[in-house]
Parts: sequence; structure tokens; C-alpha cells
Amino acid sequence: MKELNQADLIRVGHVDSFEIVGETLQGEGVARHNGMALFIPYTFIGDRVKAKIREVKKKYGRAELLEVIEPAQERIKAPCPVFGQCGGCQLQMMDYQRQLQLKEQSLKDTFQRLGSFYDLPIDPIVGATNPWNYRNKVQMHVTWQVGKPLQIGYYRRASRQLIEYDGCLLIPPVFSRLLKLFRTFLPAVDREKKLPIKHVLIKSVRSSSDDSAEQATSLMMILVLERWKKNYQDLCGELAQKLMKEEPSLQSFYINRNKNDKGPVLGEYFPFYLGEKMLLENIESSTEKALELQVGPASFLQVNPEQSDRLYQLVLEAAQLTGNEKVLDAYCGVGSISLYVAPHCRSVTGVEEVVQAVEDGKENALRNEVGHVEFLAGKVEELLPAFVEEGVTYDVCLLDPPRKGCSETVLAAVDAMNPQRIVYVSCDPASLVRDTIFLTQRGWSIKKVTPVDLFPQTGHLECVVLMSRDEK
Ligand SMILES: C[S@@+](CC[C@H](N)C(=O)[O-])C[C@H]1O[C@@H](n2cnc3c(N)ncnc32)[C@H](O)[C@@H]1O
Repeated sequence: MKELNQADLIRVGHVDSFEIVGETLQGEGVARHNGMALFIPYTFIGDRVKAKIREVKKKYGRAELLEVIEPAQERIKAPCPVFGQCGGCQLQMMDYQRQLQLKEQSLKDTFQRLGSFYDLPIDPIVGATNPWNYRNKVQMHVTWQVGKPLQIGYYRRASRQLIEYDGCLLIPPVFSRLLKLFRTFLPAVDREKKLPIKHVLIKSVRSSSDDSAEQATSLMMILVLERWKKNYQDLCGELAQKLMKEEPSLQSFYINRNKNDKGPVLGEYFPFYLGEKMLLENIESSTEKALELQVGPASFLQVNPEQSDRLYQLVLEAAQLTGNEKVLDAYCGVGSISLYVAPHCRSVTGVEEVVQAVEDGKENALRNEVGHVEFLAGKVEELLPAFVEEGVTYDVCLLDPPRKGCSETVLAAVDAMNPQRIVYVSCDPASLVRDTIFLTQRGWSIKKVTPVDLFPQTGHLECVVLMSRDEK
């Protein structure tokens, strides 16, 4: 007779009440059921819930929340009407202080579980002053086809089904206003639905250093089309003009063409624009002089400007620059960190694979009259080993990789350059721990970890980690 394992005792479709005894950064509560871990989205420790089992794997299961029977003390009514359907936010059911506690604890747990790092010097998380309306960029999907109604919104969690909603609480009200105008003007201008629109993006910059006022914001709108024809130009121009007239903060309008359905939302070709070619973002500088960064349609900027000002300040503190250091800024984007730290060191070399971002970086250095910064286009995996080969070294290495973290080639090259300090800015705790394990095995140790909440209401977490060589 087949031996029964735990999974056989749990039935898909079974409804029960569960005590939530664990929780994840992604906003899933964990219950124990017949000895197995059961993940239930939108719940957390202290909740007692009714849920339906939806999926059973060998070692764990997943259930759908049906009802909160007894709420945890910090449970609140999620302010957004589409929370739980839309895939954007995972933590709106917790009050903000509880979200911060979850993030801090989950970072500690990840360091312990994946890296056996105990007693790390982890600072309290740096929370946001305003955990709503903070995003400076939004991208929404659009359905605009003959025979179908116009739809604009985010995708449902783990699906490609569109949820219509202009009022997202993570974006500023001016974005919602502009989306409403877009809804009104698009059918009036493109009556025959000629434009093959797939996505709409809005970006904002703080166009003066007074970032509290909404009128100090300038906007860029980018429509992504599946294909481009010359005769679309008049329609796009008319649409852009109408929008710019009604919403004067819209100063730049672009068309992007992206033939691909998978991969990044933006393609490489921008066949049309109206208004400003670039916008200028004011970032809080590390000196008296404000820092201006030019932002094009494809430039990467951190999405939470208030918190990224704090993040850059933390990077500078961790780097402990005295004015004499040669600094490497790997994964530098348009050079935000390079230019921020430049007044405090001898020189900065920024490395970035997106050629346009490197061009923006060079332009930004000229605009801000920073002479001792250079930007190199190329993959970090190729350029850093080449530096090692040529005997080029740096005193401080700043690493700000995407979610997947750094490859071993990059970390080995950083180690070989023997800097005094590494400052690692991470947006994914799991890849951060993997990379710090690699470095600790080569004689580095973690001196300080500072988590920063760049993405309130969501399960994303940023942190700044200072590493230096173990003392002999
Ligand atoms: C998290 S962003 C950091 C940008 C910048 N430090 C900032 O704060 O604005 C990561 C950057 O790394 C770049 N990037 C990703 N993989 C890369 C690679 N293998 N080599 C060089 N740059 C890369 C991306 O294009 C992106 O600009």
C-alpha cells in the first residue's frame, strides 16, 4: 500500500479556519495545516482567517483568503478599492508601522536563513514620511481596439487580465488627472482607433528644489505602440497638444514603438516627440549646490524621489569619503550616485550597460560642472575584469545592481581590486545575501546594514550594506 505523505491529507477546495503564525515580505501569512505550511495572501501574524485551499505541493500549499475571522491588531481596511485584485500592492492591509516592522524582520530572517548571519549590525529601517502618492513613474496597460471598449489599468495579480482604475494611491493625483484626460481625448482624436496603443507611461520630475508643491512637477507621457506609420504623426500631435493644453505640467510627449509582447515595456525606437526632449530632475545634493539630472524617456530613475534622496545620503555616509579616494560606481544608471558622491572624493568612474543612460550621465556631469567623473558604457561583467587585468584599482566600490544581484565574475573582480570599502545598494534581500556570502568567504565582513523603505505598500525592500576587509 502507498505510504501517505502530508500532501495526501490536504485537499484542494477544503475550507477551514487558520491561525496565521508566520509571514512573508510578499504579504502572505503562513498557517500550519496537518504539519504543512500553507501560504495565504493578504494575511499576517495575529490574523485568524477562513480560507480555501487552492494548491497543494509536496512541502507546502496555497490558500485563498475568504474572510478575516479575527483581525490582527495592526490590520486596517486597505484604502484602495482594487487592493487584492491588482498586482501592484501586497501590504495595504497593514498599518504603515507594521509594514516597516515586517520589512525589518524579514531582512534579518533572510540573512539568518540563507546566510547563517546572526547578530548583524542592522539599523532600524528608514521609513517614508509619506507612504502614499510617492511614485514618479507609472506604466499602465491599454486596450484600444475596434469592437472593444477603451481600458487602461494594471494587470490582475499573476495574470494578464486588466483591472481598470485611474486612482492608484501610489501615484500622485496629477498622474490620475492626466490619465482621465487621456481617456477623454483619445476617443475624440483617434475616432477610428488607428493607433495600436499597448501601454501608457507617465514620469514626473521635481523641476525645482521645492518638492512639496505639485506645481513644481513636470510630466512626460510616453505612449507605446505596437507599430509605427508616418500617418500616425498628426493624430499623435493633436492628442499631445490637447493634453498639454489641459494639463500644463505635461511638458514632454513621446511615442515609443515596441513590437515585442514579452520583455521590457519600452522598445528602442522613439519615432515622435512633442514639447521638451528631456526633463530636468532636481535631486537633493550633498553640497550647497542643487543637482540637476536630465531624464529622457528611457532613463532609469529611482521611483521614490523623497526616499532616494535619503538612500544617496546613506551611500555617502557608508562610503566615508575624505576627498582622496578613487571611487567606482558600478551599475550607475544616469549617474545619480556618481554625481552625488563626486564632491567628496578624488574621482568617480561610473559603469553602465545602457548606452543612452551613459550619454545622459556625461551630459549630467557637464550640466552640474563636475569634472572628475567619467562614465563608461559596457557590462560590469566585462569591464571590471578588464580593470583588474590592467592593474586599475579603486579605493571604494559602490554596487547598485538590479534585482538579480551581481555575478560571481563581478564580485571576484571587486575583491581583486582590493578596495578599502564596498557599499552595496540592494533591491532584493535574497540576491544580496547570496552576494555577501561570496564576499565573506573571501575575507570581507558586513559592517552595517541599513534598510530603506523605497516602496511602501509593496513587498519590495531596498538596503545599503557597508563591507570592509576583516581585521587581521
Ligand atoms: C538599480 S539600477 C541603479 C541605477 C543608479 N545607481 C541609480 O541609483 O539611479 C541598476 C542599473 O544597472 C544597469 N545594469 C544592469 N545590468 C548591468 C550590467 N550587467 N552591466 C552594467 N550595467 C547594468 C541598469 O541598466 C540600471 O541602470
